[in-house]
Amino acid sequence: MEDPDLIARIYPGDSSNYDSNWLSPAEQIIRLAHHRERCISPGRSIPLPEPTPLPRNARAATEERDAYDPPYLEFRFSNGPGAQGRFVAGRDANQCHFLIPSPVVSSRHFALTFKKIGGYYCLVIQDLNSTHGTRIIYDSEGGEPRRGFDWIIGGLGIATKAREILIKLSGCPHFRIVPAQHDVTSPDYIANVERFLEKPAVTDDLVQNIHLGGRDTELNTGAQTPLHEAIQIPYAHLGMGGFGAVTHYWNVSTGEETACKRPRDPNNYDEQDWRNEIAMMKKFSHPHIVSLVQANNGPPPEIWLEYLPCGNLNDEHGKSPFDYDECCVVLYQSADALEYLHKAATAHRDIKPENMLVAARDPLKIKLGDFGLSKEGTLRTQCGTADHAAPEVVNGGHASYTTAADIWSLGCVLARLAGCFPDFGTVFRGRYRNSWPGAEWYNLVVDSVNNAGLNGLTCILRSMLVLGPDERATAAEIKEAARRLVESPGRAATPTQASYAAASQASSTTSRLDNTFWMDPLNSIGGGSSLQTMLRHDLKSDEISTTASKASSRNSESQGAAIAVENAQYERGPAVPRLMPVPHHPASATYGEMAGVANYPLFEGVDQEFVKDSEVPQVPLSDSRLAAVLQAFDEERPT
Ligand SMILES: Nc1ncnc2c1ncn2[C@@H]1O[C@H](COP(=O)(O)OP(=O)(O)OP(=O)(O)O)[C@@H](O)[C@H]1O
Repeated sequence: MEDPDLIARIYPGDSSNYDSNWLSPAEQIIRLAHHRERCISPGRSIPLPEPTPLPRNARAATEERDAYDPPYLEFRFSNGPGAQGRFVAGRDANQCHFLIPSPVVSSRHFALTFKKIGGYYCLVIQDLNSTHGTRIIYDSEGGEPRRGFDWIIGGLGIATKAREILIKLSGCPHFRIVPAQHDVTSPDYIANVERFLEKPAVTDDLVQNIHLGGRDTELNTGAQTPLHEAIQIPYAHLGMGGFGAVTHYWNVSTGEETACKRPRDPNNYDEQDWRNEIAMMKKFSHPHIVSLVQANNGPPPEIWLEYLPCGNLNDEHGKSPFDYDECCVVLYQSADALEYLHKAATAHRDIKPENMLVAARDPLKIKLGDFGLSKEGTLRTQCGTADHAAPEVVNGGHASYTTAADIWSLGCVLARLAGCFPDFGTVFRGRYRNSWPGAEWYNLVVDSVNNAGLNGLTCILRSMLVLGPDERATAAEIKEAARRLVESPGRAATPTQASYAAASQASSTTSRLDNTFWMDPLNSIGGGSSLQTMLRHDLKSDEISTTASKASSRNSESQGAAIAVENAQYERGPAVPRLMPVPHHPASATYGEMAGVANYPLFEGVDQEFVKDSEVPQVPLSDSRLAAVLQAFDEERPT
């Protein structure tokens, strides 16, 4: 149980080599009479007075080692250090609470105190500019000795999770420190720390003898100068992409957490790619783009990034699927980032869930990461990830493409989260493993989103997953549309009759066959202008319910109307949080003939196997539930 008065205990770090019959050097230090007030000795009755070190080989005489609880020193708020606000360790009995009588230890070597970091009081060890420096080892990770350096050992990050924290002073036995666990937000803890740091102690005898002052500044000539750079402790492996391996690090002095990306194979990487990624990241500063902390070109290169604790979008969605409202937020924030990039004439070129990182789930905050393929200016290279790459990218080599490629990819991401994205692996069973997908894939994607239930989100997705890049909505338009969904209380609304009609008028032929238009007019929402037209009309949930109930009363006998009501309610409510995947039914027509897209250069010279109709997966034009909803709207649609 938490002891609110306890700050830390210091144990001999070498006691495992000793037993109850012999005193280790560290134990001898802990048992010094100087520590009488702080020493607890579970195994023995009282601390011994100034023991004489025993030769190590004396252990050979011991037959069996006893289970042994070593003695320890206890540092408590109630037994505080007095006016100086820190417990001091060193060689000088007059100046130190923790006496280490060794010639290689400075008179005042290190201190145990609290420091406010990230708004919380954390327990720290400070080297007091000792001659030979101090080392703190967290579960065997630590680095070289440092002088004038701080290590967080309690309250934050790894310090609260490390199984073992050792204090190592060169040429001297080492000690294990066990900080007490406290709730750093608790008022009692804060009050205790503030008293510790400020209030002069009246009970501590040592105070009279302690010389107040800063850290020692002299460095003996000839002493090896210890290093001063930051110490980053590797904490966890975060991910492995096609190019890099990413590790989570913790800065022992600042508590800052970072993610460091290095080549998967430090002996085999494309130097230019890494330079490009670093140069790109240096240019960006946006709330929805992962920030660069520091980078070096190597070899091998390293990219230090802000750490995003929830990992990538895919992992987070796997743990707990994003609901409708969260999908709208993801869309809004990523469109915001893309608008920023595209204004700078830069394309990301690898938008996919694995490259979108989650800073927090509640409230949801995401950031775009992995700029390894991003580029400013003319874009020609076929690159990205097969199932998220835009058709014009796959058709690379024929013409340059634009930043609109990112819009397609983002549409894929959102369609995937919303459950209306075909499963590339399942559909093609490895057929495109070593090549880019063909038109059948793009048709499938467009069909899936067109056949998904109508709501504000799928309307926006239909303006993104458009084959012709010039017809796609822009990032700014998507952001604005998504903002309305995020800010509107009825985010899950379907379009109103007015917006439905507007969308019909603004139809373009870029997406699909004309003869599907009246079956599913929103299918034909082509580009940004039609999205804008649609967005001029509010997407309000109360209008859906009105429409749905009208439909219900007009067609009260019909099963279709009942489905319409159910569907509209489904679309509306937070009560059913997820979008439904598109139901496939066998009697549906296919889009295999690709009419309406035939003029698009994608289909010149690309892997032609897709054109065999027999192989084209059967995709429904529109499921019956959607048709019923549309029928309800249909009565008032202008002809
Ligand atoms: N800043 C970060 N914070 C937390 N996790 C991260 C961070 N950066 C990367 N990751 C994790 O590491 C994984 C791989 O990172 P990244 O995509 O940058 O590597 P890559 O080798 O360029 O991948 P790709 O195969 O997409 O090119 C990410 O999917 C994510 O899970």
